[in-house]
Amino acid sequence: MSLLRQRRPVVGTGSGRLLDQEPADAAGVRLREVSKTFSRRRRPGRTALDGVSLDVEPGEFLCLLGPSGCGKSTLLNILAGFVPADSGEVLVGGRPVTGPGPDRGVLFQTPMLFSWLTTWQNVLYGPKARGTLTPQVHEEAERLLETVGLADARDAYPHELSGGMRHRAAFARVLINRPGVLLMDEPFGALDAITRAAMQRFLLELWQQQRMTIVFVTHDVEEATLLGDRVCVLSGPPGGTKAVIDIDLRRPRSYDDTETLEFVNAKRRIREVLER
Ligand SMILES: Nc1ncnc2c1ncn2[C@@H]1O[C@H](COP(=O)(O)OP(=O)(O)OP(=O)(O)O)[C@@H](O)[C@H]1O
Repeated sequence: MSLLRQRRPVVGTGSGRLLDQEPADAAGVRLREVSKTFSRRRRPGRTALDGVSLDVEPGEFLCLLGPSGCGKSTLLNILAGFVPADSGEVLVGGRPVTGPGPDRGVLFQTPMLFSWLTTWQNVLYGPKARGTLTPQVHEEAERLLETVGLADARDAYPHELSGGMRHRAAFARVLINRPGVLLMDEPFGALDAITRAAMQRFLLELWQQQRMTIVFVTHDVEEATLLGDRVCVLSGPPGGTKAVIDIDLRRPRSYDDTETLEFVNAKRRIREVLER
C-alpha cells in the first residue's frame, strides 16, 4: 500500500461532518510544448495555447491564473480529454491522455447534475453506467453524502438544492470514482461570497485529507493564494507559461490567513507577475 493510500485521520469539515473516504492514488501531470489552435469557418484559426509546458506533482494543488482568453479552460479541457491537443505531450499518471476517464474528476462553474435524478442517483450514476455498482459502492456513496453534508438531501432533485448544495452534490458525484486528479474550472466563480468561502474551506479540508492532485483555474488572485501550493501564471492570448510561483504559506490554511502579512505579500508577488 502506497503512502497516499494509507488512511489519514478523519477530519471535521466546516459543516461538522466527518470525512471518511479512502484517499485516491494521486497522479502527476506532465505537459510538454502543448499547442492548440481552434479552426474557424472562413477566418484564420484561433491559437488558444502556444507551447505550454508544466509539471504538477502527485498530490499537489496547482492554481492556473491568467488573463481572459489565455487558454486556461482549453488547457483543462485537454487534460480532461474533452479536447485533443494539436501537438505536444499530455500525460496524466505517466499515461498519454486520449479521452475522458474516471481517473480525472472534472468540476465546472455550473455543477453537472442530471435534473431528472435525485442526489443519490446522481452520485451513483457513474458506477451504474460503468456496471460497477456494488454494495461497497453504495456504502461509499452513503459516506460521501455524509462527507459533503448532503445525507438529508439524498432524495432531493437538483432544483430543490441551494447553489452550494448543488456544488457539493457534484463533488460527491466526482469523488465516488476516487479520481487521482481533480480538474476544476472556476468552480466557485458564480457563488456568493459566503458560500464561496464555505466551499473553499471544504475543498481545503478534503484535499488535506485525500491529497489528490488538483489543477484549479481561477481569475481570483486571493483564491489562488489561499488554495495553491504553486500558482502557474499564463501569458497571452495565446497562452504560454509566464511564471510558476511557489506559495510557501503554512498548511493547513484557513480564511483567517488571508489577513496575515505573509499572505498579503504572496498575493502581491502574484499580482506583479500578472501585471508585468
Ligand atoms: N471550441 C472553441 N472553438 C473556437 N475557439 C475556441 C474554442 N474554445 C476556446 N476558443 C478560443 O480559445 C481561446 C482561449 O479560450 P479559453 O476559454 O481557453 O480561455 P480562458 O483563459 O479560459 O478564458 P476566460 O478566463 O475568459 O474563461 C479564446 O480565444 C477562445 O475564443
